[in-house]
Amino acid sequence: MNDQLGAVRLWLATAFRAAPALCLLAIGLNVVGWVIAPAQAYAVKLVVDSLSPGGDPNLIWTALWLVLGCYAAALVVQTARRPLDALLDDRVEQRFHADLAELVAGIPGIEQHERPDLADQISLLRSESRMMGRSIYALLFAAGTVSSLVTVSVLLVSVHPAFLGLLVVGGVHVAAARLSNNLTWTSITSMLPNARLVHELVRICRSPANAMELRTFGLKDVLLDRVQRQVRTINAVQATARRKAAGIEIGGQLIFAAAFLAAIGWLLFGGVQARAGDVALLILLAPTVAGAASGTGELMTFLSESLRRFARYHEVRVFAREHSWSDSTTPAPDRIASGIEVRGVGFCYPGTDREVISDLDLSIPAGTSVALVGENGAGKTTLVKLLARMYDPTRGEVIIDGLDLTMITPDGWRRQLSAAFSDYARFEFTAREAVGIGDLERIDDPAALRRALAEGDAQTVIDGLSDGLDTQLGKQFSGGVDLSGGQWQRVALARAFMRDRPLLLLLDEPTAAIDPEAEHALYERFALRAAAAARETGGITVLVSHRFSTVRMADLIVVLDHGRILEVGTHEALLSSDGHYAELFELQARAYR
Ligand SMILES: Nc1ncnc2c1ncn2[C@@H]1O[C@H](COP(=O)(O)OP(=O)(O)OP(=O)(O)O)[C@@H](O)[C@H]1O
Repeated sequence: MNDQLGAVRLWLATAFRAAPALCLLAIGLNVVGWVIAPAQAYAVKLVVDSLSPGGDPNLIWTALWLVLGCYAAALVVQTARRPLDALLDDRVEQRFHADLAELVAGIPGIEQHERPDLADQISLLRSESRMMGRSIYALLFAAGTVSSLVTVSVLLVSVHPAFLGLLVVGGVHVAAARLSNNLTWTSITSMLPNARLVHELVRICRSPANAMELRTFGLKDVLLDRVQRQVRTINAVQATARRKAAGIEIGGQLIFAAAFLAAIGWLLFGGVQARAGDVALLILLAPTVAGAASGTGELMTFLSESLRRFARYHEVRVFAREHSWSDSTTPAPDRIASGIEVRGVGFCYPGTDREVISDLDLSIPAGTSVALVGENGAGKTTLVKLLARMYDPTRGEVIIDGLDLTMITPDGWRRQLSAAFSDYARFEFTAREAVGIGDLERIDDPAALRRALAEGDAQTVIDGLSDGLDTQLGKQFSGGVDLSGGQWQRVALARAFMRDRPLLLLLDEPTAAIDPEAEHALYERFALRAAAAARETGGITVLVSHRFSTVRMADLIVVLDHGRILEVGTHEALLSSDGHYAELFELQARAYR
């Protein structure tokens, strides 16, 4: 119930925040629009009554003016409504788009990207954003339907109170419409995972990054066949639901039509004392009563659809609120005095119950560089993500100078980090921006850019571009230049070096696409920088690499295996202990000999 109320509040707030004056104007015009038709019918009744034997001839002019007035009002309403509705539609849709983007991007962690249920909700909301805009009509429709129902009821009672029963029979129509709507929605939501799969398969087929492998392995037909099978399943389920829904709705309409015909028959041939104007009024009211009844049915459908959409939106907002880490209010430190402690940390990825990190205890003294080593899937990247607080540990804690990381404001902590990852982002901006966003405050600082480019070994990449730093990167833009994998990686590295003295520098295999000599030179430069940072701020560097020539440069080496620590020590100590590290090192050294 609270959720439903929350959804209604959200709905009203979104519409009114988007365009308050337009909302009120549109509601007013709708109400007038709905009152005009029955008023016109009533005016015609007055005309007929005044012309009938015993009628009041003085009434004819008033009645005719009323007919004309209603006609003119209908014309004004009709002309003004279309552009107004379109404008309002756009405003609410745009507002919703902006709100949703802000909401999803504003969640400090990345759990929302891991949860299929939430991903379904968000992608459905995005695809329905036009309908979210349209939801404002449900409100307008509600105002119009209520005013129409009141007017029609008064007029029906003026002929005979029994005719109010026609509106009650309209209830059957409403119930049928609701039932059919529920059927349709259930079928749509049951097919959401299939729809997401289709979306993903189409994305795989379209993505330029996959183009070569798709062709090499001849995957096109297999993928398209999967898409078609999913589409067939979705269509079959939805067609069945829509057939049933249509049957139910037609049944409701037939019952209503039969009741109305019976009412006219009763008025004409039954024992009711009716004037000619009453007969004319009832006949003229037929479409309005039918419209009001079906309007109520449509309104219920419209309302429940809109409510469902906003309930979904509300759910995403509740998730965002619950994952806003708003309790983390302690400012981030501006230096590390003692170090980082990982205490009894266990971690399962969202939506899974397998611990990929277990009982991890690790002390990283201030000012040190740490290399994480281990086979694929050992948990190195996961530990890096926990240190950057992309997730909170499922068990245990990460302590920064005695302070639990979950207490520190996420934005503050992120400002003290810098990072380069193996699955680095290819920001298709200008080269200057693609590097400079590594430190937004100094994005236009030429000295900072020059230094970052030198340290990330990316100056040669920029020198090869026709417009240097002003070159647009990426094929998506006309005149945009695409880079090789290694060049993109150097840009990502330069970006990571934009921040001058990060307290924590995370380098998760950021040099996989770079040749070993260049990598070695890069790490030597970077070791000098790390040493300076260590002296000034106690900054820590965590690097993940499979190349032992790089790993051996670190002060501390941590060997991970299945999410647990196998060995910790310096390169020399680990070699002399002749354990797993020594074995791996020897294997790689032999391969290079
Ligand atoms: N987003 C995720 N959702 C669920 N499980 C995940 C996710 N990312 C990684 N895992 C699982 O967590 C485990 C550790 O993965 P992680 O990426 O930390 O390993 P890694 O040591 O960095 O491996 P690699 O050397 O291949 O990069 C793996 O078993 C992996 O399947």
